[in-house]
Amino acid sequence: MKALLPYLRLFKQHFLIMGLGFLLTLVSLLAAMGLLSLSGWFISAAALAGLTAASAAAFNFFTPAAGVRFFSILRTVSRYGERMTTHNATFSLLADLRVWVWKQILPLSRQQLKGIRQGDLLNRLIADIDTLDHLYLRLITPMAAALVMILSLYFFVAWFHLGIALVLSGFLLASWFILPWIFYQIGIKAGTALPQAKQTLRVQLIDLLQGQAELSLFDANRDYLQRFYQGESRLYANQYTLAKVAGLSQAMIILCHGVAVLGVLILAGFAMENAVRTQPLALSQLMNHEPITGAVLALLVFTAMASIETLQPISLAFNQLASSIASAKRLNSLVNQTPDIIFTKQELAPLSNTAEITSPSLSLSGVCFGYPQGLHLFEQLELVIPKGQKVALLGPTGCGKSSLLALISREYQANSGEIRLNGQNINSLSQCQLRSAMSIVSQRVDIFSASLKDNLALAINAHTNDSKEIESRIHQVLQQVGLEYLAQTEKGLSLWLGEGGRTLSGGERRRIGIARVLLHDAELLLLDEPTEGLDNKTEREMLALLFEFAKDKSLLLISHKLTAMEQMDHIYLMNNGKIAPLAKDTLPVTPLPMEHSL
Ligand SMILES: Nc1ncnc2c1ncn2[C@@H]1O[C@H](COP(=O)(O)OP(=O)(O)OP(=O)(O)O)[C@@H](O)[C@H]1O
Repeated sequence: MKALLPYLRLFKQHFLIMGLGFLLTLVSLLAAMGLLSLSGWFISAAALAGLTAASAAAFNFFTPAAGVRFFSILRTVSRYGERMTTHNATFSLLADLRVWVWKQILPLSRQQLKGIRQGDLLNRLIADIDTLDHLYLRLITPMAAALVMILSLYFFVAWFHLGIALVLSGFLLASWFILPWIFYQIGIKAGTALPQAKQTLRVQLIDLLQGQAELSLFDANRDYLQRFYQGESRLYANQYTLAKVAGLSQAMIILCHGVAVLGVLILAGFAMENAVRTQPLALSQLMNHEPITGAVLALLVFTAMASIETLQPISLAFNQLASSIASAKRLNSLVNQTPDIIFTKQELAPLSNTAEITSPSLSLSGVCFGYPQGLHLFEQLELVIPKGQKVALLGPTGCGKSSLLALISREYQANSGEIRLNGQNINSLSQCQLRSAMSIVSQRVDIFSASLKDNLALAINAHTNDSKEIESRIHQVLQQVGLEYLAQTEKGLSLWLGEGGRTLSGGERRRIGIARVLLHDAELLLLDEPTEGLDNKTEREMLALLFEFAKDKSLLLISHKLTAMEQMDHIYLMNNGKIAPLAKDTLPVTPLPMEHSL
């Protein structure tokens, strides 16, 4: 239950609407019970009054008839209001919960989210949070409303007959306490397993869809489908068990309630007999308060029958509690993490002009780093990129070149040492300051399931909201990277790039990455194999474009090829966790590939 506390705390913000929903639930229960009880009494009293002409003439038909009409209208209106209010409160709660969970996840580093598959994350944000809607709508409100109604019922029935009031409300109260606990215990196993089964199935489905091409090529579809069907069966089995528990719960509630009604009928019968005989029976002597008449007997029995309205919702209250707790635990394991990379919120004042000018663009000193449970990658790493200079970092595959970029952009945190940007420690920069100081082409260019314009506009850091200006800048850059034909379809910049940029070739994706760098006005360019996978001609054009763009900027080019080394001011070699300078003339000269080398 403790796992639910962080979510229950969020309920405070919606206290008013939740309270209103609760009140309307009470009113609608009251109206339903009032309607049945009064109708029962009215029919019986009218029948008894009709026995003689004098009593029929004296009987007031109008007031109870008006009461019946009042309760039936009240029931309809309050039920409508209750549904509107409680569901509105639930949707507001869900929206808050989702935003809150999202806010807790956002500052987590890649390392902290590493073990979580995309499908799993999606599942936690959707299915697990949805499961928590149950808390207010099906657990707290019906249980609290039922308790208030049972107590009110006691006072109402006790007004006529204390013994019947004690038996009826005692029985209902015992059902309120004991039955939900029993239902919870019966459903706990399937309820706990359900969120996990949903998550497994979702992850399997996403894997199956995303890897469809590969699975078909290697004829591995059958195995994956088999696993998917097994996951599906597990999910159905849990849902089936919970449905059986729900059915059983309803049956037990009806049975217990039936026993309560029978008890009321018997007690009321004794009380009537007592009234007729004047010699009270032992049982009624014990319980009796006032002898009751025929119409009141009908009233009490119908009230007891109507009390099922209070019990019915609690049959399902605890049915899904185990799923809610399991979902809350899964969410907690994510949101309870403390972000391991924390950006300062305060914008650091720029250094004085001279300090700013003399400081190198980027400097690393004594940097040590290793991935958790991985190899120790860097030992006392030193690197300086003076202002406006072009530096190449070469090294064999897997030596840690991309990891170095991840440290500079604070995707990961160095274990020790210092990284400075324009003389300022990157740990003291706000996220905004750090991001606007550098432009990165990473090895894997992520394309969003969005339009061409959206995929490029995200890189623009110039403060303009002028859509025309943004579009004209994008057209210009598309022209520069040779992708203008993408914007020449009838969709123009609204061209949809599809999930992961599936409509684009590998080379086009890379050029989108380069276009983003051109749109992002930053002094330091960090390029991680920016032309990998491009043909020689395009590689030559793209590098020329990037060098032209970086004319007055600092640039770090990461590569395992010797292309364009003659344009570099400094060349370094990374190997075995160290960086060492390389003299240009010791390298085999490989000029920028020429067109004819295609
Ligand atoms: N998130 C991670 N967690 C654990 N180990 C990682 C992670 N990312 C990379 N590694 C490991 O760190 C080492 C360096 O990887 P990195 O990608 O930095 O190399 P690289 O020099 O850029 O290689 P390449 O030239 O092939 O891109 C590799 O052994 C890799 O397996």
